Formats: sequence, C-alpha cells, structure tokens
Amino acid sequence: SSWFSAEPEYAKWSDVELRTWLQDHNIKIPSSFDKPHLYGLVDANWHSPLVAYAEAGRQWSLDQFNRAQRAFEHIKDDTFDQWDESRLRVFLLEQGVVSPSGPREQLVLLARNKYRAYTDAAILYSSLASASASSAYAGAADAAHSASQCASQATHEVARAFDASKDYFYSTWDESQLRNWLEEHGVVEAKSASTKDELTRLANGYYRKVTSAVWESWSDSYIREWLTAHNLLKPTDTLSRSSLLGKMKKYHYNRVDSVWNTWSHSELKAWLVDHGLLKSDAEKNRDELVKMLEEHYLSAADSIWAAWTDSDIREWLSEHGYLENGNSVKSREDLVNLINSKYSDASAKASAYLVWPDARLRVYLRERGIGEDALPTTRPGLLQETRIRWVQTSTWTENIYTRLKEIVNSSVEAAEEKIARILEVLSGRSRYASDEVDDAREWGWGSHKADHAREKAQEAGQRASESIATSGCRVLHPLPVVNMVKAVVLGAAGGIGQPLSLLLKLNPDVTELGLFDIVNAPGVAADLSHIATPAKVEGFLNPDDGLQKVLTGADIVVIPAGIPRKPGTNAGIVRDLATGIATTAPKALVLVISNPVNSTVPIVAEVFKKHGVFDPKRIFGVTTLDVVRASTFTSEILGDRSLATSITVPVVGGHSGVTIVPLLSQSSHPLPPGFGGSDLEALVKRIQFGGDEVVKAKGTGSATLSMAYAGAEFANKVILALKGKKGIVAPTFVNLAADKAGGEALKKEIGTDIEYFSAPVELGPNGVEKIGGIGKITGAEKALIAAALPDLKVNIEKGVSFIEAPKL
Ligand SMILES: NC(=O)c1ccc[n+]([C@@H]2O[C@H](COP(=O)([O-])OP(=O)(O)OC[C@H]3O[C@@H](n4cnc5c(N)ncnc54)[C@H](O)[C@@H]3O)[C@@H](O)[C@H]2O)c1
Ligand SMILES: O=C(O)C[C@H](O)C(=O)O
Repeated sequence: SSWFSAEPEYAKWSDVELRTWLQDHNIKIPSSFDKPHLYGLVDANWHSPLVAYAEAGRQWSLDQFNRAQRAFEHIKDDTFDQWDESRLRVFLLEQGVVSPSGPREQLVLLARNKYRAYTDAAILYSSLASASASSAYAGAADAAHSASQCASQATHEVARAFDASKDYFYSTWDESQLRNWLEEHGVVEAKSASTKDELTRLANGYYRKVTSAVWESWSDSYIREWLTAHNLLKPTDTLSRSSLLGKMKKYHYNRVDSVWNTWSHSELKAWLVDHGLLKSDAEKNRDELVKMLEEHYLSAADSIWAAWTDSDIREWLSEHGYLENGNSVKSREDLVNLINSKYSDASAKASAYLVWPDARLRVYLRERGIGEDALPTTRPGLLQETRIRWVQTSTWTENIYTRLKEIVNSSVEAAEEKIARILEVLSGRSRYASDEVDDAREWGWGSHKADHAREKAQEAGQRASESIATSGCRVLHPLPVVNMVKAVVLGAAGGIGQPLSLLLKLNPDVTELGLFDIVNAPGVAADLSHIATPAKVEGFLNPDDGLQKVLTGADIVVIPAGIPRKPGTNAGIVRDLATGIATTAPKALVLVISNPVNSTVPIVAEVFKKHGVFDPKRIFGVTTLDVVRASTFTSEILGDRSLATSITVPVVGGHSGVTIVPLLSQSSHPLPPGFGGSDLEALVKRIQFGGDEVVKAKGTGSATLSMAYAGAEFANKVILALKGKKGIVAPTFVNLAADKAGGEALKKEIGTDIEYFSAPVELGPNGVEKIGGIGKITGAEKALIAAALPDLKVNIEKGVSFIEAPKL
C-alpha cells in the first residue's frame, strides 16, 4: 500500500491484536463483540483523549503517581516561570531527571513536560478510581448496553408514542359526551357532525385553538410521566392536576424551542431595535423577525455575558490585568463592554444553552440537583447557574462519560435512583424520540389522519431503538471497567491440581486464582504467584474458613479433589466441597473433574438442589480428556501427529469405560479409507480405556498431566464464554434440563429418558447455552450408545441417591 494510503495501522490486525489493544487501553469489550465490532471499537477509540491519557498514565506506577501527586499539589502551569534555576533543578531531580542541565528556559520546559505528564496521568487515575469505585454502576451501564435493554427501552418509547396519540382526556368519552362537551364550548359544527371520528376531530381542533401549550391536553398520567422522566417529580408524589399543570408551565420545553419562541411580535422587534439591527419603523412579519434574531442573538454581547455575574467578569478582568484599579469600573454595562472588548474569543463562549428557553434551563438545573426552591427566578440567574455546570466536552462519548461520573459521584443515595439516571443518560438519545413523539401528537390532533400520527410514532420508536442501539454500544468506550475473572481450584495441591493451577495462571483473562486443598495449597500459591501473568494467586487450607475464603467471589470453580479410583471417598469429598460452593458461590460455574464424573456431577446437582440454588446450566462434568485422547489417537492413526491439535472428534455419553462414546465417523479429519472392523474397535477401546493405560504405566495414581491440560482446555473455553465470546462448543457431561429443547431433542435421538449425558454443548456467559444433538452416526456408534446407557443410568442413580441416602 502507498505511503499516502489512509489505511490505519490497525487495519490488518487480527482479532487477538484488536482485543489486546482495547484491553491495554482499559476499553471494555462488550460481551457480544466479534471481529468487525472489535475493529469498530478500536477505530472509534483510536484518537480518544482517554486513550491518550492511558498512554501517558501507563508510564507511571501508582506509587510514582502518588508521590507526584504530593509534589504537584500546588503547582499550576505557569508556576515554573516564577522559579529560579536552582529551585527548578531541585524539582527536576526529585522528579527523576538525573542531571537537569541547560539554560533556565530549558529547565522550565522540562518541568512543564513533567507537569503535563502528571496531569494526564491524574486524569487517567481519577477516571480509573471513579470507575472502579462505581463498578456496580458501570455494571448498570453494561446492562444498558445489552440488546434486551435497548429493546425494552425502544419498546417503551413505542408504547409511549402509541399512548400519546390517544392520551387526551376525552379519548375515553362516548359520542354523546363528546357532543355535549363541544356544544358547551360553543363549537357549532358539532351539530352537523355525525360520527365519533368527526366529533373527536372537532374536539382536537378546538383544543388546539384554546390551549397554548401542547401539554394542557395531556392526561395526568402522561404529564406525570414527563415530569418523572425529567426528575421533576418523584414517582410517589401525588399532586392535583392543577399542580401538575403548574409544574409543566414552569418546566415544559420542546427541544427546538429558543428563548424568543415565547416573545410577542413587539418583544421580538424591540430586541432587534435595541441592538441596532432594525429601524423602529420597519415592517416585518414574525417569521422575518425570528430569522433575524436567530442570526444575531448569539453575537450580541449581552446574550453571552448574561451568563456571567458581575463578580465573574470582574475576576476574569483582574486576573488578566485589565482591572488594576478595579473600582473605577462600576456599572454592569461598563464591565460587559470591557470584557467584550478584551475577551478575544467571546464567540467560543457562546454555548448552546444561551438560547434555551427558561423552562429548559430550569430542567437542566433541576436535573443537576438544584432544588425547586433554590432555582433562580431571573433569566440571568438561570444562565449563570447553568454556565457553572455546563461541561464543555469535545466528544459525545466524553460528554456522556462526564455525566455518568457526575451521577455516580452525586449525593443521590439510592443505587436504584442512580442506576435509573444512568440509564437515562445512556439512552439519552431517546429524547429525539420524545420530540418526534411530540410532533406526532400534534400531527394527530391537528389533522384528520390519526393513523398518520401512529405511523410517525412508530417511526419515532424505531428511530429511538436504532439510536439507543448505537448509543448503547458507543457509550461504553470510555468506561474503563476491567472484566475480572476469579478462578478457583479445589484440590489444587494434587497431581492434577498443581499443573492445572499452573495452566490457569497462564491464562491472561484470569485476574484472580484461588487455590484450596487440605494440604499445601498456600505453598503452591506462593510458587505460582511469582509467575509474571496478571492473576493474583492465593492459597487456603481448611482451618479458618479457608473454603469459604477461597470461594468468595468465584466465577468459575474447578474440582480435581479426591483420590484416583476411590469413588466412595470422592463422593463425600465432592459433596462437602459442593456444599461450600452452594453456600458461598452459588452462581459460580462448577467444573467437576473428580471421578466418577458420571456420579459426582449428580452429587453436586443434588447438593445444590438441597440448598435451593440448583441451576443445571452451571454444572459441568469435565470429559475433555476423552476428547483430547480421541484427537491424539486419531492423529496417530492418520500417521501425522502435527494434526493432533486440529482434529476434533465429538465424544458423547459419560466419562468411564463403555459410557465413553467417541463419534469417530464425525471426526473433522476422516479416518483412512478402509479403516474399520477390529482396527476401529481397537481405537474406540483405546479412547474408552485410556485411563487404564496411564494407571498401568504409572503404577500408582492416574492421569494428571494430560488431565490438567484437558481441564485447562475446557476451563479456558468456559472463561472465554463467560467473557462473552459466542459460539464456543465443547462436549461436556451436563444435566439435560440445562437446555430444555436441546435436551429433549437429544433424548429423542438416543431413544431414552435420561437425566445426564455428555454432548457437544454451546457455552455462554451463564454456562450452558445450548445442548447440541448427536447428529448422523453409524450403526456401530448407535450400538456403542445403546451399550453405554445402562451403565450411565446406574452411575447417575448412584450419585443422586448418595445425597438422598449415602450408600455409594
Ligand atoms: N475427569 C477426568 O477425566 C479425570 C482424569 C484424571 C483424574 N481424575 C480424577 O481427579 C481426582 C484427582 O486426581 P489426582 O491424580 O489429582 O489425585 P491426587 O491424589 O494427586 O490429588 C488430589 C488432591 O485432592 C486433595 N483433597 C482430598 N480431599 C480434599 C478435600 N476434601 N478438599 C480439598 N482437597 C482435597 C488432596 O489433598 C490432593 O491434593 C481423582 O478423583 C481422579 O480420579 C479425573
Ligand atoms: O482413569 C482414571 O482413573 C482417571 C481418569 O478418569 C482418566 O480417564 O484417566
């Protein structure tokens, strides 16, 4: 590509690279994102100021930053100009500049650079701190992002729009009530109107004529909703209609309204004459006057400076040396004239709110926590308060971020209320819709086509849903929320436990690794904790509630505790560990390795049922070793071990002897032509009894290293799914109720009613997403399944009855 190509650096990145960049910049990756989305996210954030801060901040450790914070506490950008050379030198030395040299100007420059880096880092750290302090709220933001939220919000808008098209108080009246009302109000045509539609139309028309404000014809409930939506009314407040109307009068505005919309013809004209834009005898109609106002309002000094109090202006003038003997300038007019002539960038101060109608300024202030009583009563007062709170931000996302921070740090105590307000901000673009709905309502009332209003409303709802969908995705960029994953290993000091813990420590998505065993766990943890990967490792033993401590906050729990080939002992161990999980981390995803898996998985389920926390989606029997063996042995048959990692063979049924059913006919890499008969039988047997091969070779114990590998393979998939990756499928032994439809279909395929079965399962953030079917298999494979079922049923029953009445 040419040097001048507009193609960005990241255009050719893989999704791993995109993901890494986003993680490095603390940009949350929404759970549903695939490569095009990741690309979009990188694209959207490439030039974001937060990313720049992150770059700057990365060069500072938190410690360094804290030290710097003290050093920079009283420093302003121009402080250095006032320092002498030796003071600058000392300061730079303290800031780690080893031999500060050069002329004083050079030193000032160096000091300034340090200061800039510090302020960038300060912004980063404060945003990180606020984000982590409010992770609950960030969680709400995340929820808002989810499609369902967007959808429900959109639905709400649509519902509101529909409501709005019929929500005038006489909408429920029958024909004679309408007729009476119209006649009482002297609408003569009522006499000749013959249908209810016509009468309604007349009522609408009449209403539009006599009411100046659109809301005067709204029902109480709709007014209440509008006020509540703008934080002007608590949902619990009960007010009379007249008080509600009073509030509307004070606060209702339309997004397109400007301050002059309510001015009379002569007021419009007077303003233009006062500002020397119109001769007092000029003849202009209202539209022409408004047009002139639109053009000139914001360049008029008094419009801009109305947002400044006298003392604000005085302060600015004296700070900039224009008011040495401040007392000589006394009048407001003098102050405004002076600042207007000195403030070169006045137009930059011309913010959008300067033209807002008073009602909108009031709403803005009320939304920012100003009480009804504290609201200024004059327009300059409203403008001045608004200016103080007006956040000028360069990007939309930054603006939303600022507003979110404001809410999170606000004094509103109830979390629900904060969350509600956050949701409002996130779906802020729905205001569009509200305004569209306003239009729609007016249309409906003013014209004959009530249906047209409905259509418009529907369109508005549609647009709302679209803008919510896009805003929902975009607003997440600046929230530096780190997706934490705590993985726990129970039985972490054992033959499987240790290497499995090692492999989990290597997974960069694991941020916390908790190890538990009845022996040695703290030692194993100390050892692993030196490995340079993100996970924080801690080990616990039984005393002092070690099990409870390790399980606190667990997202995923892997259980390789127990003794090889001692089913009875293992049943008790698994029962006790499951009890711990049920009481401390009932929402964790549980991966059972302890044998016999066909029975220990039902044991965990029964314990969870007893504690009322059973969710079949969250419990897995790890059968991955069978899958791994199937790949390896098949690659050997194919004569190419390098294929081993890419060969996949579904293995179904259970995890012991004949209950292990490899579906070799579905291998991603077909077996050699002519491979069958006793060769095939031997391969199947080797997969089914691979455990014996290892037990025999070792003399004592069973597979540990290959099991650790397999366990980590599966756990890593579960973690990826937990973090939102879609479409991950792995065979695992699950309760078939985890996916009713999938489970029932599977039972039909295997022709028997069974509670647990190992099948290819699609994983999701809540565990089992979908249970896959067996698919097309050979006669021989059908026979293998038939042979597996009786053993499997006995194993399952043993597990279930162990909890009901211990006898395993
Ligand atoms: N699912 C599979 O494919 C598969 C494969 C291999 C082994 N396994 C099974 O995994 C289990 C462990 O095998 P291993 O070779 O690691 O055994 P191991 O004896 O080497 O380790 C077991 C560990 O569990 C610990 N432990 C015992 N009771 C405990 C309790 N109540 N709480 C916490 N920890 C406890 C022990 O102290 C030990 O450190 C066995 O049941 C084995 O049959 C399953
Ligand atoms: O066979 C065993 O006892 C351990 C394990 O289930 C295995 O498959 O290797």
